[in-house]
Amino acid sequence: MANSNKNNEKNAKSSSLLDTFSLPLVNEKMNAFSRMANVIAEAIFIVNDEGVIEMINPLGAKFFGAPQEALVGQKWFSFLHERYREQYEYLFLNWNQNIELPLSHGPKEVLVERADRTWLEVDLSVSCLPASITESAPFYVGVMHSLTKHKSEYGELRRLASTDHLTGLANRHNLEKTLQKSWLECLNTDQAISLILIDVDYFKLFNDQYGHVNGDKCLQKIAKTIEQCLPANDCMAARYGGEEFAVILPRLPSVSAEIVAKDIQNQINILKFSELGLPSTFRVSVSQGIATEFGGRYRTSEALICAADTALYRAKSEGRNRISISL
Ligand SMILES: Nc1nc2c(ncn2[C@@H]2O[C@H](COP(=O)(O)OP(=O)(O)OP(=O)(O)O)[C@@H](O)[C@H]2O)c(=O)[nH]1
Repeated sequence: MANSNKNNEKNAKSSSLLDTFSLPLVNEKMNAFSRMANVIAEAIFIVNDEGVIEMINPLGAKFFGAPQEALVGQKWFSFLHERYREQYEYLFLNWNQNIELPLSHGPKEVLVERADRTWLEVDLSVSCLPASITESAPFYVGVMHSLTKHKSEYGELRRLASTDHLTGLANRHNLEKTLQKSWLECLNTDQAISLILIDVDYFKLFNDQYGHVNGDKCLQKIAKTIEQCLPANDCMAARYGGEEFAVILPRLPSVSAEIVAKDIQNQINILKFSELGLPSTFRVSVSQGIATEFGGRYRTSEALICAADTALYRAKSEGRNRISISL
């Protein structure tokens, strides 16, 4: 740090306790800035032209997971993940050669290594403090925002946006997006892709007889059963609409899709609803329509859905609790 004169020593001594972990800064304005940074609810650190931490506020120290006194005097690059370290070192070097320019960088997402060797994702902004404050060699101020909370909230929002609230299965939007992706993957690798549309039989009657709340619980049980029948991780079960479900079966030809549909039919046929107070003999059934793309039969994934829907309609009209395959 630049030479400390008598004034600096006096200032350093008269600083608040929060300042005691900072090296004495160059002048009264810098000390005032440092005192202010100490009480700001943002993670802030000040570094000199060599990248050495001169001052770090309590929240900043918390981000690095070390006491303020342990951080002052260390090079701040050393806390960055190596992916960013070189980039910031280079940037800093450039800045020092152009100190007359009012430089500002970020916010940029970086990974900071904490003292316990865990990583913290932060948004980092680094700016050059104006010469009117520093009055001598350049100083830089870094401001950090933790992204951990934002990321987990964003993840939760994404999950909610793609999930059906009642059943926990993928929603229709998610289904259509996934189908399009699987469709392209299967077509590009000359593999089949099958789609099953599943509709609960006489469900209006169920609601009318046992109530809407029980109807919801019945849909939840059916959804869980369908999910348990999926043959592979890249298959997807979704709620397509009211009492209608869909299953995407990448890489499965029609004959394999029919085996999955039969399994779904059997598992649903043996479901019991005694916990809902329904008679032990009560049973539900579903009708299913299967369509398979292989060798350019359908032009688009929407056409595949239409074909499965037509097959489902046929399964309904032929008596329900049936599986119909697109002709
Ligand atoms: N409880 C409950 N019922 C729903 C939900 N979504 C749709 N339904 C009901 O599902 C029923 C569907 O009725 P319909 O389309 O007439 O079909 P269905 O009675 O199942 O007869 P088929 O499909 O011809 O066998 C309606 O009564 C809707 O209110 C839901 O989220 N919860």
